[in-house]
Amino acid sequence: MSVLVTGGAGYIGSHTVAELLAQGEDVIVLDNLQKGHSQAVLANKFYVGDIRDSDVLDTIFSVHDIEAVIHFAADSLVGESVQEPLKYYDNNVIAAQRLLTKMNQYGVKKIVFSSTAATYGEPKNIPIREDDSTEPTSPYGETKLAIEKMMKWCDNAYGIKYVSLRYFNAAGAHSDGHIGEDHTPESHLIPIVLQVALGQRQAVSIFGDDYSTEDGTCIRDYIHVMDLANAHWLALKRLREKNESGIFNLGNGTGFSVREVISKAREVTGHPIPANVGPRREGDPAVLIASSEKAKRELGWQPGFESLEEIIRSAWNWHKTHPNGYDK
Ligand SMILES: NC(=O)c1ccc[n+]([C@@H]2O[C@H](COP(=O)([O-])OP(=O)(O)OC[C@H]3O[C@@H](n4cnc5c(N)ncnc54)[C@H](O)[C@@H]3O)[C@@H](O)[C@H]2O)c1
Ligand SMILES: O=c1ccn([C@@H]2O[C@H](COP(=O)(O)OP(=O)(O)O[C@H]3O[C@H](CO)[C@@H](O)[C@H](O)[C@H]3O)[C@@H](O)[C@H]2O)c(=O)[nH]1
Repeated sequence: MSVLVTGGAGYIGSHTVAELLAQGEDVIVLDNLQKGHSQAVLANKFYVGDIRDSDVLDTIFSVHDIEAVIHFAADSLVGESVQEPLKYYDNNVIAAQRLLTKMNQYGVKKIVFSSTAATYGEPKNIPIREDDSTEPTSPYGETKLAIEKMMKWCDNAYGIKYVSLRYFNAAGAHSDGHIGEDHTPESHLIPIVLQVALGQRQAVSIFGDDYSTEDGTCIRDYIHVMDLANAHWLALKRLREKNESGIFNLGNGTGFSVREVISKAREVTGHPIPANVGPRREGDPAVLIASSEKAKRELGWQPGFESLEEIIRSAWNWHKTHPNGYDK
């Protein structure tokens, strides 16, 4: 039987495909390449198509014996979602509804879903636990939360079991050096900072320094993409062994401010990385730090890259060797 990975040409999806193949899984990728790269697809069964297209889903579910779906395909930028909420309801909520409809039609009963720390909004407690309140501050977080609720009701009605993984900030690249982060346009902090170190940008703009944090800039919990990839494999194993739904945070449990990330990147790259302070970006909570105790306890997950330095160094190795991403 096979595992269908939607968004498998994207950043986290491609690293997860690498992990699944290493674990001996038969993998099928579906990606419309709106953000992904065909060079990042390591599986040899690859459909270029859109998850909202029911004909493509019919073909995949009827040609292949799909046991489980790992669903990455989405729009995923906090700031953009505030400007274009309907795009997010379409590609996240409506697309997931179509995917779940086809899973139900073809009797596919397992899904691992890419959720996010953005479901929590401005947290009441730090570190954030899975049972803390969810009040998203952006349409992006709102649409991911809506999908979690959709999956809950689909479990109730049709017995489709889900594991929802609420990742904090993904960063880094594969240790083999063949895949990494390549978004156009890039909006994530670590790759932007490294593009400054490569001389591709003049400076990094800090989005607000008037938050109620020690240095005034936002604090995030950075997690290595290979640790995320491994968690998907463990989530799939749990679905097979326990046939039980669940929600898990994935982060390192330590927060770093935007200024701390820039300063660590200066150390790693040896470049002065100029930074300017700009206005806040709409939708950004001040502090997001995970408690991942539940994932450690129930999935047996253990991150391999726990320091910010290792994470930035891993990203730097990729960016140095692929200064233009996959089009080097
Ligand atoms: N990067 C992070 O820090 C982060 C953190 C939390 C959650 N997430 C979630 O993880 C998932 C993957 O994130 P990423 O950073 O790898 O993003 P990405 O943009 O690199 O990957 C998403 C992939 O999905 C594809 N895609 C998008 N819409 C599609 C559609 N309608 N049909 C088919 N393919 C489609 C894109 O082409 C892309 O290859 C997303 O769901 C995102 O919301 C990411
Ligand atoms: O040029 C930049 C880019 C980012 N930031 C700040 O850096 C932090 C991290 O931003 P970014 O790397 O864009 O990640 P987030 O907006 O935190 O979102 C990521 O992490 C979320 C989980 O926390 C995921 O849900 C999203 O999909 C993923 O994009 C935020 O405080 C930003 O305001 C800057 O100051 N300047």
